[in-house]
Amino acid sequence: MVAHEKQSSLRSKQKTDVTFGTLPCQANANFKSVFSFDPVRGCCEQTQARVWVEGEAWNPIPAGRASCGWDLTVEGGCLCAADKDQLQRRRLSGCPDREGSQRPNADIFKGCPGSSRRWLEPGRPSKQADAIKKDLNKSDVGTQLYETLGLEGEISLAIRKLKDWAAPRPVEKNLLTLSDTVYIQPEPLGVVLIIGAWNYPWAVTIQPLIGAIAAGNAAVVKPSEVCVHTAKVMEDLLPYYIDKELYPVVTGGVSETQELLRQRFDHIFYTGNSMVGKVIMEAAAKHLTPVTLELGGKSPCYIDKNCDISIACRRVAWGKYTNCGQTCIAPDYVLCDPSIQDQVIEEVKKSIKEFYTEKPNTCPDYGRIINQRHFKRIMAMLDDSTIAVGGDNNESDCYIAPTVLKDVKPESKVMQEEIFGPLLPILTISSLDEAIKFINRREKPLALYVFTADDKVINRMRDETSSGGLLANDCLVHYSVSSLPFGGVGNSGMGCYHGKHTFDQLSHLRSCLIKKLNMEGVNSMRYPPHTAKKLGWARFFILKTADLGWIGKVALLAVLVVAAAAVLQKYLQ
Ligand SMILES: NC(=O)c1ccc[n+]([C@@H]2O[C@H](COP(=O)([O-])OP(=O)(O)OC[C@H]3O[C@@H](n4cnc5c(N)ncnc54)[C@H](O)[C@@H]3O)[C@@H](O)[C@H]2O)c1
Ligand SMILES: CCCCCCCCCC=O
Repeated sequence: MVAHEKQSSLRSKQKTDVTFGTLPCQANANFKSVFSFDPVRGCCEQTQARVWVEGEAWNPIPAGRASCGWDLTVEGGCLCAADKDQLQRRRLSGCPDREGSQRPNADIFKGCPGSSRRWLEPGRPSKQADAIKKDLNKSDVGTQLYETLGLEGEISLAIRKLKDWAAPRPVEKNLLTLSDTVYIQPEPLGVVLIIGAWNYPWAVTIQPLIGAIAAGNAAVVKPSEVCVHTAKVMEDLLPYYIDKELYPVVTGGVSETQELLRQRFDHIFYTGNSMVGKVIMEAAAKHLTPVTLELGGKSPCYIDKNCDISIACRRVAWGKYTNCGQTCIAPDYVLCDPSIQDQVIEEVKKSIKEFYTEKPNTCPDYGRIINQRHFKRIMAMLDDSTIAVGGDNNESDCYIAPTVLKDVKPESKVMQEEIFGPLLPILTISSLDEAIKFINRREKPLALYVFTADDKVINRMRDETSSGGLLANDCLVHYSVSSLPFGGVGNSGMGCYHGKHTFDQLSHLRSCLIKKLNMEGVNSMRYPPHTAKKLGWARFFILKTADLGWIGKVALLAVLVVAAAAVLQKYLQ
């Protein structure tokens, strides 16, 4: 089936099907059931019911009764909800339906990975954690800290806030529209294509999906093929948590992605490098499809002389070597005064030892380069630089030690592209002015880091440069703040997401003005024949905004009533 047929079948499916997702049955088992809602009979037919025990395949549950210790009971394939209201709420859930203009309510998230703490727990190896260990040598706890904790937060935020986000948003009016109802009504876009990258494969693929679901869209999920094991697990598991008709997973590489891109979507949400970002935008342009491009680039890190160098370097080392430097917002390079370069090297070295021991190659918290192509790409960057710390490597294991490079020149290989690996070049500059110039001569980065005890330095960096995000005295953590829009500017991307920003990004913010058919007299100023006098009135009524507060509104109403009475009196005489 070609994608546009799939999309229209997705849309018609949206009207009736509800997936209730995973329910806890017993200590080590998950229950999942898919129900189709029959609007005529007002009842749910069970179309699939399966039990998944850790480490085993999903099995259809036997016919008969299964009690799940949840708020639902399955009896002979029929859903019996104890609470009729709840059933009604669920009737309204899971319907990203244009025609019915209903949004999913928060129940839809019950099935999302990450909504259940049971999804990944410390000490309980799961398929997701196993796969990511094979792909990037991420530890179980590391996977939760950097990938799934954020997803849990986003899901619970969406559950708490969805009603507010989806509600009409009243806006300021001008005098001409004072008696009208004027508001923004967010509405679903339709079908969103989500193309993920490999470095945080769950975070960057599922996080946009959460917002897509919240905003009432269907979505086609295309995980990165580079993360071989994780892509397979995502393809296998996602359909057991959420409706595979509404949120299908499509796997494959460049040719499959290009085939998808030939189809028409209502939005494309791409995470990956800037070169491919241009390919995505070109394909989207053919259908005038809006895009969000979450790209990367070289994120600079300025360390001021006036700061606690030891703390700064610990935070920089964490930001750089987490996931072996394969983080979109990793500090790419350090700019500092020549007088502190040696101290920076020593302090970063100390932190490397503190985090990853003397032998990072045996440390469970130190990752691996994703594949040999990237290993070779990163190693080639070392050719013309001086190694101050690290440099050990092992191609067969895709291991590159946490490495620091000193006295790096702007022309050196490591400064020509985003490193996306565990190399930290230090470039010396003589002043804050020079650092700002250095940053401004290059593409606008995804993140900009400044370490200093002086607020004036922070303010100058903020006011005299541009980047997707600015972080003072820390690295990466802005990613975890759902209320901050996460995204790039210029070459580092367009659009943004996280929390409500994802909801808005994947909604159409529809302008609504609802007028009554009375008070026609007020409109004469805009109807022909046009006169200078009418224009004068129009200027007043259109340009004056009516942010009057309650007292102002009452006073204005009184004035209008008096004016209307005066006009009436004149006509009646
Ligand atoms: N801004 C962010 O949130 C963010 C997050 C993660 C990664 N990144 C950036 O992503 C980059 C690393 O990811 P990557 O690009 O190596 O990931 P990648 O190789 O996994 O590619 C990303 C996606 O693009 C698809 N793709 C690749 N080539 C394509 C082509 N020619 N046509 C169509 N589709 C194609 C892949 O199938 C994949 O799904 C870095 O630059 C990093 O900074 C950004
Ligand atoms: C606690 C801080 C979490 C940081 C996670 C960073 C994820 C970056 C995704 C892009 O590569």
